[in-house]
Amino acid sequence: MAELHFFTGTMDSGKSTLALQTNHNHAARGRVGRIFTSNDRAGQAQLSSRLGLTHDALEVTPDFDFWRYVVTTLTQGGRVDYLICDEAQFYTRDQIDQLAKICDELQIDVFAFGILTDFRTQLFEGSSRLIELADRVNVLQVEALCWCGKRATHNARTEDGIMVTEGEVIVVGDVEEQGGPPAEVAYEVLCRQHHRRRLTAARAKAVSLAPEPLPFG
Ligand SMILES: Nc1ncnc2c1ncn2[C@@H]1O[C@H](COP(=O)(O)OP(=O)(O)O)[C@@H](O)[C@H]1O
Ligand SMILES: Cc1cn([C@H]2C[C@H](O)[C@@H](COP(=O)(O)O)O2)c(=O)[nH]c1=O
Repeated sequence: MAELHFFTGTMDSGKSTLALQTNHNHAARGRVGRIFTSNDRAGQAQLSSRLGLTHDALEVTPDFDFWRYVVTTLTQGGRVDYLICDEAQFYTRDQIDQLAKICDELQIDVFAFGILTDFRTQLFEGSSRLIELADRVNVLQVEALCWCGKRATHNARTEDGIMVTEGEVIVVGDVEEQGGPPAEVAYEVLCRQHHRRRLTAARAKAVSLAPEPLPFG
């Protein structure tokens, strides 16, 4: 029986790497797949991992119809055994419904990868529907860490180094190198407590370096 798998984790937890490894392992056994992504940092129609691997992919735009694409491919004599779907948080609810239908009606395995929540801690549309429909939800084993050493569970967005909680939901970007100059828009993974307190690594450092206040007015 084909299954709809959802692999999730914070940014920088190895999802795209696992997507490429999954594709490699299935292709190595002669299975034929298709790779999809949406708004990858490396550009349109690319699936890229921070470990340096990149693969051509089909770009998923909001009007893309997975069901139509797969049925057309099959009726034209093409073969499709599995789908790799990266950055699935950006897919629409309808597109996730199409993936479930492909799995059930055409017996094609679907491996979807994406972050759960946005910089405001709210579920992305695609991820929320995947949680509702997936046969298996897997949390990535490699844990990204907050600056305090705890497991990172949330994705923070910074603008010029300051954490923000308002703005456009989709802004393509990367986690920032520690110690480098602040980027216009960047992301940082944090534990819930530090996300709640808006305490990024830079702010924690600034606070710890601040002189102790004098004990009198
Ligand atoms: N220089 C490196 N050496 C070893 N591992 C690395 C290096 N750079 C990145 N990684 C690994 O790659 C992971 C990020 O992989 P990636 O697939 O791009 O993540 P995601 O798709 O979840 O954002 C990091 O958590 C880390 O484990
Ligand atoms: C939290 C958050 C993230 N994004 C973007 C930033 C990146 O381009 C991707 C996540 O990619 P990764 O492979 O998991 O590192 O999503 C966004 O647009 N909005 C957000 O709130």
